[in-house]
Amino acid sequence: MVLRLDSVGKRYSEDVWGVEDIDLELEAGIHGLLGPNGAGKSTLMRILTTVSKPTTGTVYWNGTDITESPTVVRNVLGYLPQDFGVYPDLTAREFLEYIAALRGLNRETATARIDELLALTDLQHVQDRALRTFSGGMRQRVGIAQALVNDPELLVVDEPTVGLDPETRVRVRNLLSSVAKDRVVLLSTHIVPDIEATSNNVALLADGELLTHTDPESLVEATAGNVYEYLAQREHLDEIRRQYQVSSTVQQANGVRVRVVATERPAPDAESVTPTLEDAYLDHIGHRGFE
Ligand SMILES: Nc1ncnc2c1ncn2[C@@H]1O[C@H](COP(=O)(O)OP(=O)(O)OP(=O)(O)O)[C@@H](O)[C@H]1O
Repeated sequence: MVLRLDSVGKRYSEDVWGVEDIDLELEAGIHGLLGPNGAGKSTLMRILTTVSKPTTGTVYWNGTDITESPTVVRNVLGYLPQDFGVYPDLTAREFLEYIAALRGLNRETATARIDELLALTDLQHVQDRALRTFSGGMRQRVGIAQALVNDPELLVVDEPTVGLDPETRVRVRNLLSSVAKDRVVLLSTHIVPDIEATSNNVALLADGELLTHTDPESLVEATAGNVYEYLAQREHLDEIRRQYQVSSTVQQANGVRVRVVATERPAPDAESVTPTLEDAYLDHIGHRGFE
């Protein structure tokens, strides 16, 4: 199974392109789609889920053009949108039954599949409770369950951990990792640790352009030697932010310990440190945001 984008672009108006000239090939596994606000992630996801058509280029699912034959991808697609709305008065099971009916599953298959998904998402004990009583994390697990009802080969998940507490975030990430086998999963996010924890590959988008599509290790390697930590005075922080990509700051009694991405040693006592994916992301994208 392979999703291939060939010179895909989306033009919204005369000089506004949501994405431009994207070439990308996604095989089974989790692909993190990472980029700052306005990078083009939603635009790309709308095209891949056949909600919108590209202005230029073609998207192929296993070699078939999805603009010409959208059902080819719709039949194998699971989608968890960012603003995933539930029917508050339905119970979790009723909601999944409703989605299964929309997806054309017969009753017997639907019941078995829903039992399986309620177990997978650890929602069995609350399956008969109205969704309006669910916490954000529980609702997000219902969202993942509904996206998996048709056992999709292509799963598109938009910002699945936004607004969740750290423990629930880990749970949702683990759940995504556990369902990624034998599917193409596209995980859109601007939360770098989500990608770190789950993704085999990362596609970096900025200003509608694809900067790179590679494995996280290679991305981190490319930033090696460009990350430093040192103790700075609080009053110098604004200046440091203007000059470098600041990846973190830790307040200390005698100043602020800053971590920066820089091509040269930013201060005589700055210590070169091993980059993380967050540093690599800033290195690739950060300065573009300040242009
Ligand atoms: N319907 C639209 N009409 C006009 N311009 C649009 C439309 N949708 C998106 N854009 C523009 O296209 C660009 C990409 O937007 P998009 O929503 O795809 O980015 P994003 O990466 O999903 O951002 P975010 O993380 O904020 O959701 C932005 O410049 C945005 O203003």
